[in-house]
Amino acid sequence: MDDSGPVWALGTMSGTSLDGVDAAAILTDGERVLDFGPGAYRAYSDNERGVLHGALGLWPGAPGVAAAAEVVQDAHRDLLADLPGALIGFHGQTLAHDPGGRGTHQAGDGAALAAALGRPVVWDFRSADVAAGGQGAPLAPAFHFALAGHVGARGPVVFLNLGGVGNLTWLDPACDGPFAPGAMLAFDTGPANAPLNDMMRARFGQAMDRDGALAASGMPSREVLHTFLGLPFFAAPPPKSLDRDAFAQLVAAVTGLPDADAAATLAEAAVQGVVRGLAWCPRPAGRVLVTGGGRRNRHIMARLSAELVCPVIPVEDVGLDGDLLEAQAFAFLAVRAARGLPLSGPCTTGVATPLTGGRVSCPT
Ligand SMILES: Nc1ncnc2c1ncn2[C@@H]1O[C@H](COP(=O)(O)OP(=O)(O)OP(=O)(O)O)[C@@H](O)[C@H]1O
Ligand SMILES: CC(=O)N[C@H]1[C@@H]2OC[C@@H](O2)[C@@H](O)[C@@H]1O[C@H](C)C(=O)O
Repeated sequence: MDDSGPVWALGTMSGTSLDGVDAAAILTDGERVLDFGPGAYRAYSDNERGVLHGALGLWPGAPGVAAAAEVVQDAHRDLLADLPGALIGFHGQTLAHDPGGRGTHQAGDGAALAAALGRPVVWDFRSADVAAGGQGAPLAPAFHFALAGHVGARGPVVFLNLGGVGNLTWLDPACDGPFAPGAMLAFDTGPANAPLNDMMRARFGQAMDRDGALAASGMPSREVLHTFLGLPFFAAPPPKSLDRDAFAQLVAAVTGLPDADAAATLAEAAVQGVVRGLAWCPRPAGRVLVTGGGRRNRHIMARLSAELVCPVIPVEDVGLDGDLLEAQAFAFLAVRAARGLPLSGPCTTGVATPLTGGRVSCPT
């Protein structure tokens, strides 16, 4: 695609919460967001989620990975078949992430998806960055920068994604592009919903602490939090990124606590990760715009508001869609990749210079 005009692109995200696949279309030239199109969601069945859960932490070639990839591809094929978009940005499902060691692994074959859908697919977004010495995540920041322009943000603003893992992007919309010096700082903040979900599933067979009701009725364990926040991850400056299960010891540490206190402790761990993360940002932000499913956790939102001096609001308050934002990001990144524009840079993944990425597979 060598045309530089706007194109309708379709992006997908199968996130670390393992709940399902989001898809969304946007009209973009890879620099600006011109319009938003339809979105859709396809939940994983319990059986499918079990296959994915069983493959977490595995690398290509290991038993179980092919079955997980098939679950991911089939779900995407079903979901995308009737959605518009000339180009598809297919993130896949992260099974393992170890940028300083074995690399990063997103299950799902984009070439097979391109053949099944008869449309070009951009995929494997993270590998080039990791191969060049970057963290391979987060990648949504370039999209956050474009969104800040789209919603007319004035002055520094933070996008905070509370998915399975948390990540934030501090950005200054006055800068000349996302990778201009001083324009952004982005990194993973710590666990967000994943430990809470895992605890709720193990103790109650429930997918989540809905609205944060259980956490709101408990008292966080100071001892567990003190140990947790003493981990080197929090003292390390950005760039930094996380595997979904990087904090398995946190879930283990709350096993002896009563239910409500365990939930309160895990919720507070997510909140304090964000609070510590914001301390790395170059200047105070005017607002924290929260996206991802965690924005629906009223307890976490209330605790963030109590801890931070600036307003903490869901992205809906500025006219965006917090359920579709990550899928939209990979539509945007697909167009950037197809046009050779950078996806990552020193201020996001820590790669030495701004770098493009992704593989483009065309239907044969
Ligand atoms: N009403 C709610 N109350 C509390 N938590 C909620 C609610 N709705 C969603 N969540 C949380 O949000 C999670 C889903 O968030 P999201 O879809 O942003 O995650 P993801 O995209 O899988 O993660 P990541 O951004 O890490 O890849 C759910 O698993 C749940 O923990
Ligand atoms: C390796 C990987 O898949 N990381 C995800 C995960 O989910 C949230 C956080 O950890 C973020 O770093 C990233 O996703 C978002 C979409 C990103 O790349 O910006």
